[in-house]
Parts: sequence; structure tokens; C-alpha cells
Amino acid sequence: MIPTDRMAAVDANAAALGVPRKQLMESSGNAVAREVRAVADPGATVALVCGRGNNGGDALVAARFLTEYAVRVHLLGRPETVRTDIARENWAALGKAEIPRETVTDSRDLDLAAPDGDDPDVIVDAMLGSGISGGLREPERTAAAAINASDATVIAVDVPSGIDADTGDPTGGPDAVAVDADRVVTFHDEKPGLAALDAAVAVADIGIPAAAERYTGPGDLLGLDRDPDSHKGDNGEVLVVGGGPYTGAPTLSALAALRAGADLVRVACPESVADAVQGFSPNLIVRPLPGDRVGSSHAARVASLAAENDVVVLGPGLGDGDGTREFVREFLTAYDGQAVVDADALRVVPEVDTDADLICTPHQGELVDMGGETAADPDERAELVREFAADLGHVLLVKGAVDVIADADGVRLNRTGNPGMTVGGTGDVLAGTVGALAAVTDPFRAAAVGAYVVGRAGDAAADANGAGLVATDLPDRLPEAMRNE
Ligand SMILES: NC(=O)C1=CN([C@@H]2O[C@H](COP(=O)(O)OP(=O)(O)OC[C@H]3O[C@@H](n4cnc5c(N)ncnc54)[C@H](O)[C@@H]3O)[C@@H](O)[C@H]2O)[C@H](O)CC1
Ligand SMILES: [K+]
Repeated sequence: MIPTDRMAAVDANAAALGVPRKQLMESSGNAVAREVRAVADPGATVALVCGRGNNGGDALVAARFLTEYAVRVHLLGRPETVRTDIARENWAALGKAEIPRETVTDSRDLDLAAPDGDDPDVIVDAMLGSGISGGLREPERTAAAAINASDATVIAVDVPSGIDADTGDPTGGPDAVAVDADRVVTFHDEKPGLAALDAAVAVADIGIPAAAERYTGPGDLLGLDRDPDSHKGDNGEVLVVGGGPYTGAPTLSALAALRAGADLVRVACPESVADAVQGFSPNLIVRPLPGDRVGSSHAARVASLAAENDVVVLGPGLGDGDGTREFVREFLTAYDGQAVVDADALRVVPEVDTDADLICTPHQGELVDMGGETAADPDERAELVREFAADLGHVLLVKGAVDVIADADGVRLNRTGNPGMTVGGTGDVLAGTVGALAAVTDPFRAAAVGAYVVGRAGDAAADANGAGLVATDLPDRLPEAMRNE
């Protein structure tokens, strides 16, 4: 089962793996043709009603696979307004192949009848698929009514036009016109809304590599763009809690959170290091805590600071001195917001009872310290991490040559990054990045995207600096790494 937004991500990841959409469209069209063959014998008449997006493109391909049928292709709209190059190329290919095709710009001109005047045997509904928004407009609306009035067997491509694939409801509201399909041939995986329809649903494998789902890729960045109308704070406020024995760690987390898109980043650190942290950047807001270590006497103050922020990044440079664990325990017991937990704060997580939603970012050693297990075989390791995430009830991002991101429901792997990133401080950059992302998307996705973009930033830094890569090279490379290309 795959929702529409995840499907779009997987599709883009497939393209990055060398399987571009035009290739997928060829497989989709072939699958549609197979479905036609399953319901009608050669010689039958087939009307393909195509919209101007890639849903229509699938049927334009199908027409080439149906040479033993009497096919007629109806394009709703002028060919020059077809929205994608790949659909337009397939329209042009039909012309060269002399396959009967016509354009319909006025819905009243749509004539689905076969040459003998009878209804066609099969109608392929390829007007709209996952790209639909709102109720059907013209000419699709009238065309849907004509399709529904016909006696033909109606095969919908991907999803019946006018239906939301995620919910199964008409996109234009309960009484809106939508295609009433007999069969649906949907691609790659079941869609959540299709089971509720009164139609036989077939899932066609269109050759999307399993790696496009299993590994993070550029598609995972889709939909994370800033809203152009957003105000200060809408894109996330992050509180980094750390420092004491170390100064660089909380600073790296905070700078990374800013570069990953957070609007405001505050650092709560012992006053002994507050000036040093502030000295790294005027972009940081520093909240000094009395003393030279974060301890349980600070729990109340940190809790009130946390309440002003969307996400807390807990742990960078905190150390494991007297009272630090008690602080983490006390803070997490009372906290019910979102936190990224890293470094010395991690070992407290298994023993604490908290309502907070945590994203824990251990490396393998820290995972074992937390009570988790690891394995040499990547699949086995992924499953162990998923089970441990389920036990903890939190998201885990286990860092390694291949990062494993898991919650109770699923696993994602990330293979960006390079051996140069074993240098100190890259984990702090990751924690801050995930913190910023958790303010704008769900925790699992924040962890997966965070691992992906920090690895990408690290790859760019390694290109520039080779084995001389240092953690401070990474934050400034995040904006480029977060571009969806
Ligand atoms: N991996 C994949 O996901 C693949 C999907 N394929 C097929 O592509 C469609 C989705 O294609 P897309 O071009 O994104 O969208 P549509 O064709 O559904 O819609 C295009 C177009 O329609 C206009 N529009 C939107 N809402 C309405 C409306 N209510 N009334 C009229 N017109 C509307 C709008 O301008 C859109 O841009 C997917 O379903 C699959 O069939 C690939 O071929 C294979 C890989
Ligand atoms: K459709």
C-alpha cells in the first residue's frame, strides 16, 4: 500500500537510480494493454480517453501495444498543451504510427461510439490520475459522464478519474462526477483508496527498482519546500541542549539546524561555554545555564525553554559528568514534545518513561549501549533496528556506512556519505539537521531526509577537501544538498 505523496517520491528516486519516468510510462502502457487483452478478444473496439498529463500518456503508450484491436485515441485538449514532454512524445509517436487519434477541445464533441455506431467494447479511462486536484473540470467532467453512460467495460488507468487514490472519495465532494470503473490497473503498489471502490483492482509492476523505496533519494525531498507565505517561526524553532565539556558540538548542531531551514535556533548551554558558543556565530541565540555542566538543577529551566520551541536537540557535547544523566532523565520524564536525542543523552532513553516523541541518533556502539543489537548482514541489521525502535516506541537513526532509519512500521536505508565523515562533529551536524526537519515533517521522514542530506553535504565536502574533511565543512553545504535534484 503506497500513498500518493510517497509514490511521487519513489518515482523520483527511481529516476535517480537510472530508471526515468518515460521508461516507467512504457511499462505502465504495456500493463494497460494487457488488461485490455484480459477483457476483450482481438478485433474488439477500444476507446482510449486521454488527459493531458502522464495518466493520459500511459494510454497513449497502450495504444501502440494494441495493434490487434480497433483502437481510437481521444485526447482531451490540444496536443501542444499536453503537460509533459514524455506524454507529448508518445502522442507524436501515435501520429507517425498512423494509429487513429483525435483531439477533443469541446466536451460536446467527444464521440466514443465505434465506427458502426455502437458503444465500444472497452473504454480506457486515462483522463486523470495522481495529479488531480479538485473536482473534474471540463472537458473531463462531461467525458466522465459519457464513459459512465456507456455499456463498455471501463478500465481506469492508475485510479478512476475524479477519485482520490488516498481516500477513494470523489475529489469534487460526495456528489461530484467521477468515473465508475469496472477495473483499475494501478502501478507499482496498491493505493489506500482503491479497495473501497466497486472495481477489480490489478497492481502492475512497472519496473520501479526496490531500491527506490528502500533507500533515501532525491524524491524524499519533495514537498519540503518553504511556503512562500510563511512567517518567522513557521519553518521551525529548535532548542539545542548541550555543551559543557565541549563547545563545538552544540554549535555545530545549531548551525546545521539553521542551514537545514529552521527559522530560530536557541542553544541552552552552561554559562561557562556560552560566550564561546555565541562567538561562533551571531545567528545563534544563546541561553546560558548557571555553572559549567548541565545538571538536574536545570531541568525546570530547560523545560520552559523547550516549551517555546518545536523541537529539542538533546545531547551534543553534554558529556557524562555528575548529574547529567539525572538531568536527561528528569527532563524527558516531564517532556511531551519532540526531541532528537544524541550522544551521552542516548543511554538514558531505554530506562525513561516519557510521552515525548523521540528520534534517537546512535552510532552502532551507542545502539549496543542502549540495549540494541546489530548484525553484519544489512537486512538482518535493518530488521533488528526496526524491532528495537518498536520496543522503544521511538524513531531510530542508526549511523553507519549505511544508515538505518526505523520506527515500528518501517525501515529506510541511507547510503549517502563517505568514510571521511567519521571525523568528530558530523554526528552533531546530523542531530541539528534532523531537529530542523522534525519541526516541519514527521519524525521518520525527518530522520531519513536528515541522513540523506548530511551524507550529500559530506560527499560535496569530500569532493572539495578529500581526507581533510572537517565537520564545519558540512552546515554550509546543506542548502545545496537539500535541493531536490
Ligand atoms: N511512478 C509513477 O507515479 C508513474 C505514474 N505514471 C502515471 O502518471 C500519472 C500522474 O501523472 P501527472 O502528470 O502527475 O498527473 P495527471 O495525469 O493525473 O494530471 C495532469 C494534469 O491534469 C490537470 N488537472 C488537475 N486536476 C484536474 C481536474 N480536477 N480537472 C481537470 N484537469 C485537472 C492538471 O493540470 C494536472 O497537471 C499517474 O496517475 C500514472 O498514471 C507514469 O506514467 C508511470 C510512472
Ligand atoms: K485515470
